[in-house]
Amino acid sequence: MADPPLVLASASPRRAQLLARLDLHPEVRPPSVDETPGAAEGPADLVRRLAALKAMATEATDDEVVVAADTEVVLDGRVLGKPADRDDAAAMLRALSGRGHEVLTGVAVRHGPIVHVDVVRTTVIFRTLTDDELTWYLDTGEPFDKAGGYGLQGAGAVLVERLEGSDTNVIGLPLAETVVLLRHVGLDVLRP
Ligand SMILES: Cc1cn([C@H]2C[C@H](O)[C@@H](COP(=O)(O)OP(=O)(O)OP(=O)(O)O)O2)c(=O)[nH]c1=O
Repeated sequence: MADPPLVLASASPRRAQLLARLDLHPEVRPPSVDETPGAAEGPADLVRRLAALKAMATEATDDEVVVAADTEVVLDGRVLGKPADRDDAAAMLRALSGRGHEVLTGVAVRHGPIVHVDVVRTTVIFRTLTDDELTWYLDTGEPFDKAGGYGLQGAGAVLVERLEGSDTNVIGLPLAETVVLLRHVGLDVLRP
């Protein structure tokens, strides 16, 4: 039997690129959802809810399988959003410098009314950044459209001393865990 067609419910090119590593080329169908956190909502609940919401908000036929995700950067329990401007990005990167923070991604896989969700957590430890390094990184322009103000997939890799956990999780889609969720809906993408 042919595999069900895959739909990626995300506008993020990074997520499509990660799936392409497994030779998966889903149709991209970005949903429009309100990503405002609830008043008392913790980061893990937030990414779980938003991933499921994105998967549910994306129209799909009964034979399609939808993948959606939400990634947040968390420092001392607080979610860092996308920096508003250069000063904000500099403040975020200073706060991240020389210590660890967490990146949480919620992943949702939907087949018809059935939704399976997982939350994956990676610890990222930054090097201590000098003022020159900080200015250099701000000048790359990379921080501005990114939660936490950096991108591990780009020049931001140079800011990181080490990672504990999944690197694909930090970039926006934990591949190993996504493969497991796809198996839950009967799609084994690692089959020879
Ligand atoms: C830490 C880190 C964050 N990011 C950022 C970019 C985004 O701001 C954030 C993920 O935001 P999301 O809201 O999860 O995704 P998105 O807005 O890019 O797309 P969609 O909602 O349609 O799925 O992660 C990286 O790209 N690389 C990294 O290493």
